[in-house]
Amino acid sequence: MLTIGIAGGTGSGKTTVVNHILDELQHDEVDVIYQDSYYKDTSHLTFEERKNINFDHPQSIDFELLVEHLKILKSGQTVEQPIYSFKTHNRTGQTKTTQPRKVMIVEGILILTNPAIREMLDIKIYVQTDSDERLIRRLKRDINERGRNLEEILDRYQNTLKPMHIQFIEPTKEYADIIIPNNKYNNVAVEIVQTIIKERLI
Ligand SMILES: Nc1ncnc2c1ncn2[C@@H]1O[C@H](COP(=O)(O)OP(=O)(O)O)[C@@H](O)[C@H]1O
Ligand SMILES: Nc1ccn([C@@H]2O[C@H](COP(=O)(O)O)[C@@H](O)[C@H]2O)c(=O)n1
Repeated sequence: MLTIGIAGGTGSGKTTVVNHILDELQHDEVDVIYQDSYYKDTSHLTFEERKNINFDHPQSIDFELLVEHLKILKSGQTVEQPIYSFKTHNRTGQTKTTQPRKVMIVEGILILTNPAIREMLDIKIYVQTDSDERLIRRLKRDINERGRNLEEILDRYQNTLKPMHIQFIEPTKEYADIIIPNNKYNNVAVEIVQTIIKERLI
């Protein structure tokens, strides 16, 4: 199994890059493990308490389960990837059956902060986008798709997202094998990544 990590700040375009890679491969050749699926289970908290969680800190992620699932996939077995709801800020209780594939993509803002995950990745990619561009994208996406309002997004940006990005996410760029500049759609970089993947699969 070729394991590819795709990190970068929120709104940098990670999911978009992942989707371009998926487009080029056969459906049964590739699957994705989303870091967002591994936010810790917070069913014991009220909705108000969950809203106040710092979702940009590594401690918000159940890395133990994520690492265990990657090990299981690498050993050729299937896992049940949790499904997360950004509306309730919690796992839904449902899972997505994820089978081992020739290519497994691990995507998320904090994946390169974890040494055990870095160790398991064959190719580490960091998607690099300026913070003003990321904030604009995040505003549009969170209002349209994640049920957030302007004040909520800006509060989170100033109080947790920006400081956590500087402290934890941006420094992981140094671990990347490939950095994709993504202020604009970068088809050339994505094609290079697709070519590397195809070569490794031969
Ligand atoms: N290069 C780009 N230029 C303009 N918009 C982009 C670009 N890449 C992604 N987007 C848009 O920005 C938003 C966030 O992108 P997404 O891929 O979800 O980022 P991430 O997964 O890193 O948070 C989406 O609405 C997406 O369509
Ligand atoms: N309940 C939650 C959980 C996470 N977030 C934010 O999602 C961002 C990570 O996802 P991307 O797709 O943008 O990489 C992260 O910055 C968290 O702040 C949230 O808003 N609500």
